[in-house]
Amino acid sequence: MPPTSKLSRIRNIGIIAHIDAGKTTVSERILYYTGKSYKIGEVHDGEAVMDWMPQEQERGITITSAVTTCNWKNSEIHIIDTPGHVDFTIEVERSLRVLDGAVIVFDAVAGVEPQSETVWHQADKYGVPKIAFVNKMDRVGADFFRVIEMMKERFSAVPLPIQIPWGQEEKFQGIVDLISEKCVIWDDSSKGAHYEAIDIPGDLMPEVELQRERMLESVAEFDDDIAEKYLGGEEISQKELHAAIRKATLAVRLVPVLCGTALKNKGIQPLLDAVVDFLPSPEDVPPVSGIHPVTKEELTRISSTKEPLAALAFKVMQDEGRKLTYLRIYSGQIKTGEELYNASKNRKEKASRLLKMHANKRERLEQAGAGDIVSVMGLKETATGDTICDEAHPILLESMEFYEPVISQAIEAKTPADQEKLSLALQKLMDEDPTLRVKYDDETAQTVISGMGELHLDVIIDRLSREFHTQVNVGKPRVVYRETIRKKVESEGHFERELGDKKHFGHVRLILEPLERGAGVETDWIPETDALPAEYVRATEEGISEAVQSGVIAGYPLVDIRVSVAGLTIKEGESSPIGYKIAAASALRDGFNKADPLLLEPVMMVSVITPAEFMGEVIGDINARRGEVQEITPKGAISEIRARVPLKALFGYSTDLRSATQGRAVFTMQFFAYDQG
Ligand SMILES: Nc1nc2c(ncn2[C@@H]2O[C@H](COP(=O)(O)OP(=O)(O)OP(=O)(O)O)[C@@H](O)[C@H]2O)c(=O)[nH]1
Repeated sequence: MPPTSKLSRIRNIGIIAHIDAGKTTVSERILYYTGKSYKIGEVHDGEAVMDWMPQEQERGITITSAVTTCNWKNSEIHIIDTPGHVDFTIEVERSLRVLDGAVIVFDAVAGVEPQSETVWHQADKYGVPKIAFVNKMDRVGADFFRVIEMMKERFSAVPLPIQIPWGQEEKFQGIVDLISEKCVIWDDSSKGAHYEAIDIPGDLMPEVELQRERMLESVAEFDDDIAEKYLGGEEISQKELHAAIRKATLAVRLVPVLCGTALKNKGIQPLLDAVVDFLPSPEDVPPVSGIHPVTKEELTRISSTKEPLAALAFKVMQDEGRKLTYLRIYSGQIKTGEELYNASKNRKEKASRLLKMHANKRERLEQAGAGDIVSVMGLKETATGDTICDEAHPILLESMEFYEPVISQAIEAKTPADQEKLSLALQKLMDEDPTLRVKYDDETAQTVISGMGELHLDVIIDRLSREFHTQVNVGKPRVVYRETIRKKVESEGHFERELGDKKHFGHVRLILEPLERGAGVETDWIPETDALPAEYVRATEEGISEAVQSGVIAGYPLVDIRVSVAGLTIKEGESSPIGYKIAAASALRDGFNKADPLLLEPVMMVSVITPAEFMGEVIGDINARRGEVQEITPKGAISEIRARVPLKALFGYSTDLRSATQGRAVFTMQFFAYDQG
């Protein structure tokens, strides 16, 4: 099914997986076979092309998404390499938001691991069609069909093996393509660049026939034409099968499953074929939606260069001191040197240079259009999540969801020279990373950074030193708390002061009520605000909002609370906005103190995979950390334990778990909720 129009030949895909499943190795091989990199970089040698940040090479993990473009069979594939570590979940979400399709990589031995489950569900949340690649078929313990069974248990979409392995573990020699009914084998001497399709050996036939029948049955369930032919015993052509599988994949009903070993150079080219055959082009995805920035009218844009421009800035990064903004263009076109409009900031920006990024080199473009992912230089004000569009036809695309930080750490410049560089460096890091927060603590004269986890902050501190040559002393990581109340109260705030010959009066009455966990903050007005002077209403809201942010008990933001304004007292000639702002903040603080306040701490959902013999130790240890076991799932010789554990009790957990289980258990964690400790 050769694609025709330019747009239909574009694939914007992400490669997502559990840590260590082999995403980077798979991406490397893709770049090699599509001719973009001339040497295969091995992750274990610290040479991979995609993992270009020094920390990534040292740690052997992928931290930042790098977008890279390659060509395969007349199609242009833009790949975003996404991180597997849970501290960088935001990066995965950020990429999913702008992708049209995903390849999910599984380890043939470990199967469906907690993080692959999370990313699968994240992809479902954004309705992203997927194909699965069962990697590491060469490893001892590899079992393709067990991974398929695990997928069936965990996910609602039906996994559809369109290949089966020819041999497993050290006997893995290639794949059987169930659609073309051919075996594919690779030539080791060319590092797998050469491969050929051969006839299926006779001894494999019974298994191949059985698996092909199963594949046809699954496809028939989603496609009436195929069902009719299948039931009538008619021949189904490859073309018809491709079309039916494509349709069911795009509808997120079926997930084609392929297999191979990236490290041993087998299985990558058919994976690229499947990306082109089964994953959507920008034309196949629904129009992007947004609102008019002023009238708030709902708007959509179809993927076409003829429509007005709409693009989302999904990533901002510093590159040799210059700011690069990655844009997903949904509609319209951008030309080099053109003036663009940032609808989120209501600012004009100039695209001084347009670039198509490869993992470690770049190609200059004169223009880019709908469906493209490009990087732009010259957008000074644009931050992650902003919409870039045509000023005459403005649109605000739905912004991305960001997570609240859970860990903070005090940092202090080592020398006065470092102090000078620190705030600028932190500002640049914040432009890139919306999950990083920075606050200056007046009392201790320290800067406090907060983020998604210990590793996140470690990487930030490391980058300060390496990229910004700013050395800092660091304090201990601390969890970030929230404050809330347990009782409904009424309170009032009164302010009266004379400044020069002007009086500043304000009087605000509030009602504070506790809300359920996770509800956030709600503000209500009991009197009609139309009947009150708008500037006093605004000032009252500002006062409430500032007090909510700066906290009452220990300076942490307030959550799960409803603040209702019961009334403002107005004194002609004396009332002033400052008066209401200060009165509102003091009413809130006063009420909060009377409302039985308490601190909430971040609680994480921890998932531990452990061999059965260490179950007792692992559970005992979770209990000792004030954790609550939610679920235990046996998976053969191993078990998965899911538990809610306060983050504070998890410092040093990875070292403790390793020593308690001789390094055989692994864990991942994710923010679950703010709750009572
Ligand atoms: N035996 C075997 N090992 C593999 C295969 N593919 C990758 N590996 C190894 O598995 C390890 C992890 O591979 P990566 O490609 O770094 O995995 P990743 O998923 O990108 O990991 P992060 O970037 O840290 O999330 C490396 O040591 C690879 O050499 C494979 O097909 N077979």
